[in-house]
Amino acid sequence: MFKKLVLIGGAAICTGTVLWGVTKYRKAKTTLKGENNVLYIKNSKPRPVSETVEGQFSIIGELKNIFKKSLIKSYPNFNIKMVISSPSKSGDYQCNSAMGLSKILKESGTKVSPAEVAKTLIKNIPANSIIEPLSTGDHGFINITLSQKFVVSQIASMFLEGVRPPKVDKKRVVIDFSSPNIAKEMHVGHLRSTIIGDSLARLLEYLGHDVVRLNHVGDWGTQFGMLLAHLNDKYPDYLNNPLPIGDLQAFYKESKKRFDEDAEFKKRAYAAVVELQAHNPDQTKRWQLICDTSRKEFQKIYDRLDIKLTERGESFYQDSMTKIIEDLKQKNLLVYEEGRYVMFPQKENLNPLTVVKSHGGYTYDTSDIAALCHRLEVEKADWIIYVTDLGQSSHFESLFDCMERAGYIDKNRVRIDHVGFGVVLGENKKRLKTRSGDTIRLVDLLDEGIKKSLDKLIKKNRERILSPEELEQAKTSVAYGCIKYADLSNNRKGDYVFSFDKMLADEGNTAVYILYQYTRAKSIARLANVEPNQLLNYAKNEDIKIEHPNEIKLAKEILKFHDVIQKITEDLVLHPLCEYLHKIATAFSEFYDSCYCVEKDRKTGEVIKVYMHRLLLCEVTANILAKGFDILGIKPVNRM
Ligand SMILES: NC(=[NH2+])NCCC[C@H](N)C(=O)O
Repeated sequence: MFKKLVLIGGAAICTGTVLWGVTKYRKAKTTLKGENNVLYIKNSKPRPVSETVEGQFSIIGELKNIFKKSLIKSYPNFNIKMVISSPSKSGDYQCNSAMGLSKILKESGTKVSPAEVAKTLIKNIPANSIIEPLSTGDHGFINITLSQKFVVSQIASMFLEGVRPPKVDKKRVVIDFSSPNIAKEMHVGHLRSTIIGDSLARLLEYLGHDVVRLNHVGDWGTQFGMLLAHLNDKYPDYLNNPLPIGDLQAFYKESKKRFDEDAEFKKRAYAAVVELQAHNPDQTKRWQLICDTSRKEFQKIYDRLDIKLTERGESFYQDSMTKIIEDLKQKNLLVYEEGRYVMFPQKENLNPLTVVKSHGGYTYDTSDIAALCHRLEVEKADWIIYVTDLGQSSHFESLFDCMERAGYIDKNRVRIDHVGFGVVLGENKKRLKTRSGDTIRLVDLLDEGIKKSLDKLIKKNRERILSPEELEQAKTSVAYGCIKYADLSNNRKGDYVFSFDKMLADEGNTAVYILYQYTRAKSIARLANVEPNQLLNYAKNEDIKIEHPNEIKLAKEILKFHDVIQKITEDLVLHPLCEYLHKIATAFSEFYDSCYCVEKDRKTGEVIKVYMHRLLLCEVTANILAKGFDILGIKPVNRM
């Protein structure tokens, strides 16, 4: 007799409405909660050590090593780079080096076809537990399939030890990001810098680097003259009334208007800057007040997006500038031109830096020279990263070139990157602005995100299923998650179109889709009522078999994690990580819809079978997605 079964693939046991359009599986009213699972633990035999491969690592890197060994044995005189790619149509990876090698051999007088070369390489592959026996494809391409045992051992390791970062040489990294300007509104360009910079910092922290996150705020310069003069006129009593400026943006505009139209005011503005630079106590206090007002506004954004930053603005470096300029003068590197001191880079096509202005003031360039010196000498950085819009690329090229010319940067010891990004466009493909043409205030943008996210949840009737706290958490997770993800999933070098509708879509490469798959993966072990210990014992001791095509596909996708991490660290881009997470979520969804994790009797609710290896895959999927979210600065929720 056949028992009537309820097949449970996780959300299949959710009692509520299906959230984000995933409706293919069957729903059941019963859950496994409170039932005792007795089926799982077979008599345990530890997996033989010889079958496991130690640690977690970049698969492509390891395959390169394996093929390199074969190359040395096959053609000891030809030391070329081995090229491994993924994905390929046949097999999981492919070695593409035979063709190039055949060419090189031909040039040196030995005629061997790519297919012959491939055969020789295959013959000399060292014994290993990572790949299945190899076959050649067209043109000497070698198709590589990972061995079952290896896949299983990696999945087990990711479950037992967590998702380990690849091993790297630890570096001290200074990352300069966000960096808005005092008294001006923090705009969408700064939002991009904040989101990308924070995510890169998280990535480097995950890898174990010693990361210093610096906010190089624009808190100095001639624009302060007009602000100080205006503050003095408008709020003579500013000391007794510590926060007179309500709207700093408007205050800035008023000052600017007076500065442009009133010659007498302009004079006083210049005088105020000179006084500030000479550390006049009154001007310093006014300056402090203006900075504090801005700082509070910035902090609201950072708190909402969970961004940690150390403020070290342009003003911090003012006192060290004179010494640096002296040094540059002594080294004969400054040219006096039209009343200014400039420094020319070595490369001809680059603009010179303005180091001292005609009335003796310092510039953005001067602050950056001093900041770079500080980061090298005092912070002892071996890697410095600047995250700004691509419009500043030539500024940074000149800066890095000049600093090398002055002998301040040793390129063999220090890595320096300008991480540039494109413009944020509105749905009309023009720069994102408000309807009236003003720059969008970030607080308003975040508020709108929150509202749209809540609308979406309510449209899906989630307020009926989630507790008020859960709804609140889901709302913020979705809103900020989707804003960050939309930015990070686009290649940063391009412009990107900001569209709440697109970022809140249920399907496709969106935070919403991936967050939802995460909740499904998380819920399954919880709802199947399997104790963490049982799964732990299983992963440690049992002979795990991953056999269903959708299990294999998911597992192999998971194994690409370290390759992705390596690539994004080299290129300092985040969209490949987003693409990877999207692929995992999709592979998981396919697996989840076709592979039931738990079978139970519909009538009695009795558990008939639990597929432990599938629970394990769910757990590792959740771990991988969580790790990815963590790097992207997105906070997942358990229910949404
Ligand atoms: N060290 C730097 N220059 N960092 C970037 C500063 C960005 C500048 N405050 C701006 O808003 O454009």
